[in-house]
Amino acid sequence: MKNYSEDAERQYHIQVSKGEVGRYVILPGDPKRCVKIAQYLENPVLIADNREYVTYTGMLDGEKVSVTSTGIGGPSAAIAMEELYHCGADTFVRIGTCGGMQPQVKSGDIVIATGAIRMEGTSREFAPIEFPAVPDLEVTNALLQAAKKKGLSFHTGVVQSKDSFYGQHEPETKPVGYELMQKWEAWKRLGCLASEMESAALFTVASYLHVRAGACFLVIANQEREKLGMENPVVHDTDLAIQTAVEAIREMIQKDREGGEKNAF
Ligand SMILES: O=P(O)(O)O[C@H]1O[C@H](CO)[C@@H](O)[C@H]1O
Ligand SMILES: O=c1cc[nH]c(=O)[nH]1
Repeated sequence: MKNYSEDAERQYHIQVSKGEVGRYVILPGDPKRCVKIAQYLENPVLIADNREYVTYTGMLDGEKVSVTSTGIGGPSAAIAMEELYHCGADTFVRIGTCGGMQPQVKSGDIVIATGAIRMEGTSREFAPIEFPAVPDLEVTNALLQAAKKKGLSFHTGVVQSKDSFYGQHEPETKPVGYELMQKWEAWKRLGCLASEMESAALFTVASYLHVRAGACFLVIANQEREKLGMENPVVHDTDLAIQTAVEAIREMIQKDREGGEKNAF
């Protein structure tokens, strides 16, 4: 493919060159979260800061590990993953924020995705809708082990990825609110844990690229608890979710060194 970057060595959007990132990359949505994550790496170096894409690379247990923000939504997340892949990355952990959907999913809890509902547009440009958006088992197991090791209050299950944040929070104000509300009820009845915006695209692009991806989230709040008159504070501190992602990368570094099979289902 033609490279549209002014500097032919650098990927057009993320402005990173091959070799400047490790095989392991942590993917927050918010660019400002990158520096917080980079603090968990040894000798983190700012590699690039372009559009919504901020990239740091440092070391973790003797391995090169990077952090790149994806911005909000599937399109920018898919671009980040494709360009990072071209720079040598093959293992991705999204650390995001989400809104809880089940009453037991409380503010401050951690959610680990075992699948993502493809209620967004990006994944459809990579795979027919019948194809599931599922994370890699090794990455997901590593996230699970990390959350257990840290003694966190966490949940594993399906999350919903959508394109309209306010379609989630104020569906009744939208011309297609009838559809948004009906589907939301269906997702709830199917046990969907939480709503966010990038995982379905990331899991589908990872399948296309044959790379490993997983995701964990901080639950910011839960509109369903609010509706039920239950306690529902707003929590913004992503540190425990970040620590879960970093610990999961540590687990994978160790497993990969021991010769664990890539994508061993
Ligand atoms: O906190 P991040 O990682 O951005 O994730 C969530 O927050 C944003 C919406 O506020 C969306 O990107 C959603 O997926
Ligand atoms: O409710 C929420 C919180 C974070 N991100 C979302 O997409 N929805």
